[in-house]
Amino acid sequence: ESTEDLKDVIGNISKLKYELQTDKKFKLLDGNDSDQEEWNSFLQSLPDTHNSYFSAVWLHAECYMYRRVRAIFEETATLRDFDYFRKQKKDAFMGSLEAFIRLTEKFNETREAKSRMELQGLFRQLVRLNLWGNRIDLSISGGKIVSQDDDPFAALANLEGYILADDTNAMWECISMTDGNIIVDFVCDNAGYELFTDLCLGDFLISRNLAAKIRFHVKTIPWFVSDVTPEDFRWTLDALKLAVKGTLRDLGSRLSNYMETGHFELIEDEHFWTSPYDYSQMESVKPSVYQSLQQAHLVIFKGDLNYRKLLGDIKWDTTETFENALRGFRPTNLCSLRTVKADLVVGLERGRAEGLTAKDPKWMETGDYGVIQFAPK
Ligand SMILES: O=P(O)(O)OC[C@H]1O[C@](O)(CO)[C@@H](O)[C@@H]1O
Repeated sequence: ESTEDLKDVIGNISKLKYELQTDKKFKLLDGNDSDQEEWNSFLQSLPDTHNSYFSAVWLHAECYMYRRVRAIFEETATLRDFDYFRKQKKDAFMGSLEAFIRLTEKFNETREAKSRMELQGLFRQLVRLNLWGNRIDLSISGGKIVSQDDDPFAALANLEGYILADDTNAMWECISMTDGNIIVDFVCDNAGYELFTDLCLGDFLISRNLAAKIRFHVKTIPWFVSDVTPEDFRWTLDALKLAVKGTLRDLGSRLSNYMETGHFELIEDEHFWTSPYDYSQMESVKPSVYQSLQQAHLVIFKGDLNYRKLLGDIKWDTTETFENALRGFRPTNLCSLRTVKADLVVGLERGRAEGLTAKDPKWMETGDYGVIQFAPK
């Protein structure tokens, strides 16, 4: 039966490709997914001048494409729950095993660190590892397997000059000035190495009593190739628990234990993260998500797509402040850890963007540069 379904899927993907390439008007979605009505009312609200792949806002066009692919699978009898990116995500995870081991061993060595200064130093390193983890992304590589296959620590010093805005200290103040009875949220991006760095940062915050709970918000459907789905999240914890290397197994058990004790929580059924809306629209379109984020003391938005949604995918002056570019979206303290893969960025010093463009006109598409930006409540 699946063979027949696959034939249909391939045919329908060809049709979709044709529709997009020939700039046909966006179609309403069929199917039974619970976000379908929300999507259709969004599509109906688009003006005719911005209602096709090449005329729409890029954020809308790209989200629409991934949502249509999902609809094609959803229509089938046997492949509706199949994750068509799963194999690439697993391969990317496997390709990063050495880096996982180095990272875990290095942090095991620092378990004795207790002073505020020592903790701040570790936090700073973890935030940087987490930022650069966002480079490992299967949508920017067009699905080609990319993994972290070298020593992530060795690379850190050389990457310092590639951080264009750095609010790590403000993030640290925000977390460390509390009594530790706080919730920290990750709005996750990629599975594989990036998710591993999210889990390590979460482990650090819990094990050092800097936070009481970490919540991970993930996508409900396969998204931008490597984005984390609930199955990826669970699979990652299980794979770590079953790893050959003892240090990884210990980490895996600790993380799974956090799930059981409620120190970690997976938020797995929220369709808003795969909607086309930007975050300034969240409070009116999906107040329940906004209210949920308000419970957190800090929300960490991971990656490029989240950054585009924070900024409304608008081509801001690069010297605009991060706070202004959020256009009122401030459910709580928030920050963004993002490598630059799309041509929008704010918070740069005057002349910085021009200098980078003179060196490499495509610097905003490569993921080579990163920003760590924070906005207080
Ligand atoms: O995984 P990330 O960091 O959200 O990156 C996704 C980015 O990849 C692209 O799909 C291709 O570069 C961008 O359009 C998108 O913003």
